[in-house]
Amino acid sequence: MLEISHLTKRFGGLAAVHDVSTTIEAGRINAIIGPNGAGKTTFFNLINGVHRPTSGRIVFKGQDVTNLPADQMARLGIARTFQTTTLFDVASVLDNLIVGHRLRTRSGLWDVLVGSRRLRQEEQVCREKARAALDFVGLAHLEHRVAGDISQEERKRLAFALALSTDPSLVLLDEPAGGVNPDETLGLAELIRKMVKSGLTVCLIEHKMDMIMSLADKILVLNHGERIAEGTPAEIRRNPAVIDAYLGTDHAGIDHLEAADARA
Ligand SMILES: Nc1ncnc2c1ncn2[C@@H]1O[C@H](COP(=O)(O)OP(=O)(O)OP(=O)(O)O)[C@@H](O)[C@H]1O
Repeated sequence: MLEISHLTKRFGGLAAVHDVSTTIEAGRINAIIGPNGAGKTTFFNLINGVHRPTSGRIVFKGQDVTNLPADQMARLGIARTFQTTTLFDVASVLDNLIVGHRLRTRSGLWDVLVGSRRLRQEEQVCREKARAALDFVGLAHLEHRVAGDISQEERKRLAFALALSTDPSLVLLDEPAGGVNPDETLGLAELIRKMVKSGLTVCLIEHKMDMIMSLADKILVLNHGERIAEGTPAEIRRNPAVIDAYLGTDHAGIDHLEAADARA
C-alpha cells in the first residue's frame, strides 16, 4: 500500500531518519518501535506530508506522493492521530468531530457567507460521518458530552474517530495507548483490530511492548534514524540488534521486550 525507499530527513547535521526502506502492507497492523529519539515521529511526519524528505521516495497505491503536503495526503486517504489530541474542550464530542471533519471538506468562505446549498449538503454528510465514526469507536453515548469532561481513554477513541471521519484507507496512530491503563489498552487494541477487519490498513507507533507484540502483524525497528530490523513479533523479540538497541538506551524497553517474550 505504501512503499518507502531510501527515506532520509536531516535537521541540520542530524539525520533523524536515515536511508529507511520499508513497506506498509495493506489490510495489516504495521508497527514502528524504537528507543526514544529513534526517529519514529519524524518517520510518521514524512509519510503523511508534515515534513518533506531530504531524499528518498514514497509511493502510495502506485502514486508517487513524495513531496505532497499533509492536506493532499489526507485527501488521498492517509489519516493521522497525534500523541496528544487537541480538542475544543468547551464544545461537545460531536461538534469536535464535525469541526475536525469540516477542516478537511471543500466549502470555502464564499459558501459559508451565502449559506450555499453545497454547504448545507456538506454539513449533513459531515454530521452523518461524525455519528458513524463515534458509533464505530464506541462513543455514541457521549455525543453531547463536553469534550473537556471525557477521560484520557475516551480522548484516544475520539482521536481515532477524528481520523476515521475523513474516510481514510491508511490510518497512522501515534502512541494510541499512551497514558491509559492496562484494561483500557486492551480495549484500544481491540478497536485497532476492528479497524483492520473493516478494511483499513493501520500503522502505529507505540512504546507499550506487550500491546505491540500481541497486535502487530509486522514490526519495523528504528534506532538512531536507521532501520535496524523488520519482521514478525516473534522475529523481533529474538533479534540481537533490537535487544542491543534497547539495552543501550532504554532498560525499561528491554524489560518489556523480555516480559512479552516470557508470556509468548
Ligand atoms: N523539527 C526538528 N528539528 C530538529 N531536530 C528534530 C526535529 N524533530 C525531531 N528532531 C530530532 O530527531 C531525532 C528523532 O526524533 P523523533 O521525535 O522522530 O524520535 P522518536 O523516535 O519519535 O522519539 P520518542 O519516542 O521520544 O517520541 C531526535 O534527535 C530529535 O531531537
